[in-house]
Amino acid sequence: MIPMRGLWTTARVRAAEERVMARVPAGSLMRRAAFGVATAALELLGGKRRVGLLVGAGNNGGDALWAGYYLRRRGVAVRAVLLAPEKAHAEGLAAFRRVGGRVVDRLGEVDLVVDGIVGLSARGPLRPDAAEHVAHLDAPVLAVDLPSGIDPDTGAITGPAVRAAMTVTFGCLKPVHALADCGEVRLVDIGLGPELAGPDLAELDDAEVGAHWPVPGPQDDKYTQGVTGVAAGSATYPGAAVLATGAALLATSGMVRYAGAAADGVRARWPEAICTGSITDAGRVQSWVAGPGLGTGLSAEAVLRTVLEAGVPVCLDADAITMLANNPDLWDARDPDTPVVLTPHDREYERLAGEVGHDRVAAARRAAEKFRAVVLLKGHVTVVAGPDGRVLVNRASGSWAATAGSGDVLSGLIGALLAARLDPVLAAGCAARLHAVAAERASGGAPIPASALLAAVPDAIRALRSG
Ligand SMILES: NC(=O)C1=CN([C@@H]2O[C@H](COP(=O)(O)OP(=O)(O)OC[C@H]3O[C@@H](n4cnc5c(N)ncnc54)[C@H](O)[C@@H]3O)[C@@H](O)[C@H]2O)[C@@H](O)CC1
Ligand SMILES: Nc1ncnc2c1ncn2[C@@H]1O[C@H](COP(=O)(O)OP(=O)(O)O)[C@@H](O)[C@H]1O
Ligand SMILES: [K+]
Repeated sequence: MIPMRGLWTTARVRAAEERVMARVPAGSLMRRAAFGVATAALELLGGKRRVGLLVGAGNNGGDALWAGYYLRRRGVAVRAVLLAPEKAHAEGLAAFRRVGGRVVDRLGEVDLVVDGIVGLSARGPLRPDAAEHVAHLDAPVLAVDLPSGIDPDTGAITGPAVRAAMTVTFGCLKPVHALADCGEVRLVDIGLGPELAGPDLAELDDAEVGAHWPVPGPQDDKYTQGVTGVAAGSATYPGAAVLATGAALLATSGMVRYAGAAADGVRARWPEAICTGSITDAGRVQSWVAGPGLGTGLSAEAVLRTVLEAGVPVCLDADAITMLANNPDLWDARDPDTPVVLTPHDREYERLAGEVGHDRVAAARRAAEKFRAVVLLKGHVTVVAGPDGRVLVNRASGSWAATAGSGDVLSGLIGALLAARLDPVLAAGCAARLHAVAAERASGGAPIPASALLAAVPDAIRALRSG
């Protein structure tokens, strides 16, 4: 079993909330939620005393008004803008007014804004009236449940949206909390736990990745840990071979075989790799990585067929994906039981399976089902979908990995984890997390080439294993 941080879609959350609400006094969930918001607000205020509420038409606004009520009782000056006065949560508004909360047309100068514009019912970006109030905010924003304007289930931002310093959410995390920037995310328990079955998606945290990372035991030798095969690079693109092979070498101990036209370059940089010019005499491996810099000609197609026929787990990237998109018959070479991990970026995905669209999780799921493969859709948020419906997501803390060649490193990492016999969904998820951590550690705030990201792999493994 993979322990991880689960995320539940809005439909599942609502169903669970209904079951809890049926057995607790009316309004008690909202007050618990609001109390959590007020507690976080006091912390963010750090002694300052002016809070502004943006209150929408539904229960998210109700949470904000009740939070305003609790803040007033702690002596905080609270004013509220009602975006839809006639629909504002009646009890919340009455309670807020009772303790001296003021309703105003504009927030004016405040120390903290509580965003109660819209929560789980959000559809699309902020509407113009709400966007107008959000556009000129100077104070930090505490979002109730989620930053308004971001889609709760997809994390898509398609227009004006709130940018939150912190988000306080209730009962469980929702996809938006992993797929989009919500600031620091805090979870308030409202008793949903027993009503929630397994999550729709999950995030691996650093300690989990560290715990899954393969470590040699006393009985291991270079073969027992799994041999990674790399079929990448060409006379034109030898660098891709050097990066992918290096990543496989640094990811696990054991052994890496390289087969292809960049053998001399790989040998020169990585003397420990076993290099050969042709895949036909590469020797036995427990996984293949194929595609980076490989080219898309007839000899590259032959390489792709060979790895698909090999009967070991395969990670296919870059040119391998393009070849499969151009010539789907190449899939016939695959033994139906062979696990395949595809690692497209958005343009490669389009070639393979059409538009990615705003729902990246759905896109990864579609392709995973279509190809019966694990699909790792790259980007700032990386989505890993398995053919069995499991989904892992990883949001990078920065974007320094957006540099040429960093994908080659990722494919080498995945190949090594596959050779070590990690479950392919987990292999892709752990590799994506480690890759993002390596990028941040290598960068330290400055641009880095992919070779620096690669060099930071051991440091990142150490950090995750000690986390
Ligand atoms: N159901 C429950 O048990 C609980 C719900 N809680 C709160 O209730 C929220 C859900 O409340 P509701 O279902 O009433 O709906 P919301 O408060 O999320 O949405 C209210 C209204 O906002 C408007 N809206 C939708 N999209 C918009 C956009 N893009 N820009 C501006 N306005 C938009 C719509 O008119 C919508 O009906 C949760 O997010 C949470 O904050 C909490 O009180 C905890 C308990
Ligand atoms: N904006 C971003 N923020 C964080 N990581 C990113 C971003 N854009 C791309 N990445 C990561 O960088 C890598 C780029 O891979 P890819 O596009 O295949 O590059 P290349 O083909 O040049 O190696 C992927 O791991 C991807 O997830
Ligand atoms: K909100």
